[in-house]
Parts: sequence; structure tokens; C-alpha cells
Amino acid sequence: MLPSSAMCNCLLSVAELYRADQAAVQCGVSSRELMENAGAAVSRAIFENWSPRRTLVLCGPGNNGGDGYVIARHLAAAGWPVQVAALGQAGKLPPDAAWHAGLWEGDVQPLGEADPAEADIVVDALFGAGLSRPLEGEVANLVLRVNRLDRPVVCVDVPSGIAGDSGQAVGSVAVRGSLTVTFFRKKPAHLLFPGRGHCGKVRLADIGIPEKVLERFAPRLWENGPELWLENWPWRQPEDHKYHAGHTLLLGGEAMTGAVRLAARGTLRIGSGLVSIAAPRGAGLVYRSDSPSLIVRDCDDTQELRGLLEAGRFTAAAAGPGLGMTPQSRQQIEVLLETGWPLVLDADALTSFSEEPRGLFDLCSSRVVLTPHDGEFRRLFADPGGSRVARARQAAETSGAVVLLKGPDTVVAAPDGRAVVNGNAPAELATAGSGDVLTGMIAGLLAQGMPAFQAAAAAIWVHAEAAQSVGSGLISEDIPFRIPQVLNLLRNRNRKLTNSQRFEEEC
Ligand SMILES: NC(=O)C1=CN([C@@H]2O[C@H](COP(=O)(O)OP(=O)(O)OC[C@H]3O[C@@H](n4cnc5c(N)ncnc54)[C@H](OP(=O)(O)O)[C@@H]3O)[C@@H](O)[C@H]2O)[C@@H](O)CC1
Ligand SMILES: [K+]
Repeated sequence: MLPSSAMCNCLLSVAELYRADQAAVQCGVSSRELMENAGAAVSRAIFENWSPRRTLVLCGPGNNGGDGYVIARHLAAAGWPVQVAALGQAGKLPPDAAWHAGLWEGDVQPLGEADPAEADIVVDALFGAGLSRPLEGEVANLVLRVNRLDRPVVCVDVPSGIAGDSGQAVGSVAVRGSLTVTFFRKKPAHLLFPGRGHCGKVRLADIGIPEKVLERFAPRLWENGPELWLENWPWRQPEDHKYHAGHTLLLGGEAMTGAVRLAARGTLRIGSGLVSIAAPRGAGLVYRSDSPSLIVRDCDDTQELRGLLEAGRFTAAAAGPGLGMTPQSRQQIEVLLETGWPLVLDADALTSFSEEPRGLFDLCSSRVVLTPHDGEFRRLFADPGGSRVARARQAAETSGAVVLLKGPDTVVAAPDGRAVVNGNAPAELATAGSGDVLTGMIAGLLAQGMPAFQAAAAAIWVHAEAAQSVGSGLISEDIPFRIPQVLNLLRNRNRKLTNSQRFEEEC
């Protein structure tokens, strides 16, 4: 179960957003008022970011265009020079948009006559998140011209041309914004690439939809953040000893020893009380000389591994980084899976099953976390296509495991359909070894008793936050060193937010 405060972070699909709008109307907030509030919120964001300057508002034929007329009115009332250009005839606008278009007292030029080069800011109120057809003809041409100009572009709800649910461009043309103002709750496109790259900064505005309308939904998708897992964080208690904080076993390989050594640093720093590496004798010295905090056990075959597992009192394990792909390593993974323990499988552990993924899935459970990047994902799962959320969900259902699909917009999905999209990863994380550290961190949280979905979501967030604190020049070894700083901030936040009243105010 996720805490009720997680409602703050839920992402709504386009269909859910339309239902929320309707529910708000049933609660007594008129749709005209919602449109007024939406346009006013975008205007406020513009006032906060720019001083008065020539503004071109591009209005589409639907309610997104309706927001555009409201924005134009607010900017003009504040003394801004505003030009409106519209697609289609005013007489064909839907009722709320027509009402607000009627309140606009300035000129409206046909879209084909608009010249974005004569504006200092462009407002994109062409299409909303439910776009179903590619931009074509004069709209596509205008969007291409706007994109080529070095001007701030403010997108209303979503950049036109981007599908709200998938974050994919519907055709080959989509607006590239500097700022996107969206309403009530973010949509997946604000977090999933390429949509996220088109949004610029994303700002969420309250437009008067009552929070209680969410009671009619059972959200299954969230933007990742501490609200989803902080309550379950395994903070050390004064009376704890190291065995209370779990014992993680990492399977080490013979040649690529750096991968598990990086993973082990992540496991230790995230709080696992004990960390052991089961290593081939030939590589034992390398592992033993790495960190005095590690326990290194000799392990050359499955029989020795079974012996270790029986004696070790481990609470979670991880395998894959630097493991190699021999028949022996695959058998060792099967032995780990047969224990039924919480387990993370990454890299070679996944690829060793690419010829026969069923052999892996049959042994998985919801206590197992699979952490493929896109290439590993394609090798393991018959790719159903669709958005990254849809693909990760499908993979979690097929495998019965929690699937963490790595990327700049990492998605974590559980077999029961819950999913999160991570939004705090810096570009610097695209560096060798960062995935190994992540594997170790997830395993360390599993070892301390965190449920698999939350452990994966928490680890990817802390990992990204630690990387952000380094910024340019990041190498993977830096990430474990920065974990304590992130954990201390989280712990202080947790202390401050024990009062749920306060938490609700922050939402
Ligand atoms: N109460 C509310 O609901 C609130 C809504 N709000 C605002 O409403 C927005 C959603 O509005 P919306 O549903 O009217 O969608 P939107 O994209 O503006 O227009 C659809 C029209 O475009 C047309 N069309 C589509 N593709 C096309 C193409 N390629 N080329 C040409 N035409 C194309 C399409 O035609 P059709 O497909 O039907 O033939 C239809 O006529 C939302 O994003 C938010 O900004 C806020 O004010 C808050 C309150
Ligand atoms: K738009």
C-alpha cells in the first residue's frame, strides 16, 4: 500500500483528466471557471518569468485554444502588446472556448498569417494532451518556424503535437517549449521523453478542481518521490544491531570485478548492516582489498553457493553486474531465485536468459527486481511497443517481478500494475558503473525489509539525487559517497513531516 499523501504525486491519463474536469463540474465548479483559472494560471507564470513584451498567442480549435483567449485577455489587461492567431473558425469553437473567445476584444488573425518572428514570446494554445492526429499543413509549418526561432515558448497544458499519455510525438512535428503550465495533476508526457524534452520547465497549477474528485479514481501511476516510500524507510533505531539492518549477498564475477565493487559501495551506503560478496577464488584478492567493510566468501560453483546460502543468514541478494555469461553463472542465478528471497537481477543475469526468458520468469516473484536498460529489455521481453510505462507494466505482468526500466525517465512497474516515473535524474548519470551502484542500492533496501516496488523506486530517486549533488564531472564512485547527504536530508524531512496535517498543506 502507498500512503494517502502519494495522491499529491499521481499522474493522470488524459481520459482521467477529462473525468476529473467533469467531476469538478458536478461539484459545482463550472467549466468556464476552470478555463478562466487555467488561463489566469498561465498568465501568472508568464508575468513571473518575463517583463512585458510582444506576445503571439496561437489558439487552436478546441478548449486548449479557449485557454489561449483567456491568456491573451489577462496579458492585454496588464498592458502587454498581444497578437492572437487562431486555427479554424470562431463559430466552431466548443462552448467554453467560444465564451472566452467572445471576451477577447482584440484582433484575431488567421493562423497562416501569423509571423512568430515579430513576437518576443509565443504562447502555444493550439492543442491539448488528447491530440490524436499529426500536425499538418499550415499548423505544422508554423510550429516548425516557431521551433527554429530562438524565442521563449510557453505551452498550455502540453506542447502541441505531443500525446499526453505516452510522451511521444503524434507526428513528426511538435512544439519545443521553454515552459509548460499544466493543470491539477501532471500527465505522463511531462515526465516521459521525448515529451519531457519538449516541455522545458513544467509548472503545475491549481485551477480549482477539488482534491476530493481524486476519490473517484484509483491512481496506478505516480511521479516518483519520497511521499511514495519515505514512511517505509528502514531508519536505524537506537537499539538496533547490525543484523537488524539485513545482510546482502552480491554475486561477484571473475573478470569485471569493478561492477560488483561499485554495487557493494551502494549496498553499504544505503544501510545494509552486512554485505558479503560471493567471489571466484581467482578474484578473491581483488574483492578483499577493496573495502574493509566487505565480507568476501569463496564461491566457484553452485554447490559452494548453496552451502553459503544455507549458512549465511542473508536477507537479500543481487546478481548480474560483472558476472559474465557462462552456463555456471546462469545456474547460480537459478539457485538464488529458488531461495525465494528478495533479489535484484541486472546486466549479465538478465542477458543470460535472453534465449529462454520463460526460464527466468517461471522463477520470479514480486520480491524480485529486474533492472534492464532498453537493450536488455528488448532481449528479454517480446516488446509490446507503446509508452515506456506501458512496456514496463507489460514486462512486470509477464515476468511476475518488479521491473525497473532504466533510462533518463526510468520507470518502475509492479506486477499488479502500479508504476512510477522518475523525474530527478541528471544527464551526468549516463556514465559507466552507475547502474551497478543502483543494483547494490536496491539490494541493500530489500535486505532491510523494504517491499520490492518501493525499494526500487526509493533507490532510483536517492541515486539520482546523489548524482545531482555532484553534477558535472560525476563518476560512479561519487554516487555512494553522496548517499549519506541525501539520507540525512530525507531523515530531517521525515521528522518534520510526521505531522500529517502539515503534509496535506504541502500538497
Ligand atoms: N473543462 C475542461 O475540460 C478544461 C480544459 N482545459 C483545456 O482544454 C484542453 C483540452 O481541450 P480539448 O479536449 O478541446 O482538446 P484540444 O486539443 O484543445 O482540441 C481538440 C480539437 O482539435 C482538433 N484537432 C485535433 N488534432 C488536430 C490536428 N492535428 N489538426 C487540426 N485539428 C485537430 C479536434 O478535432 P477532431 O479530432 O475532433 O476532429 C478538436 O476539434 C486541455 O488541454 C486544457 O488546455 C482547461 O481549460 C481546463 C478546463
Ligand atoms: K498546447
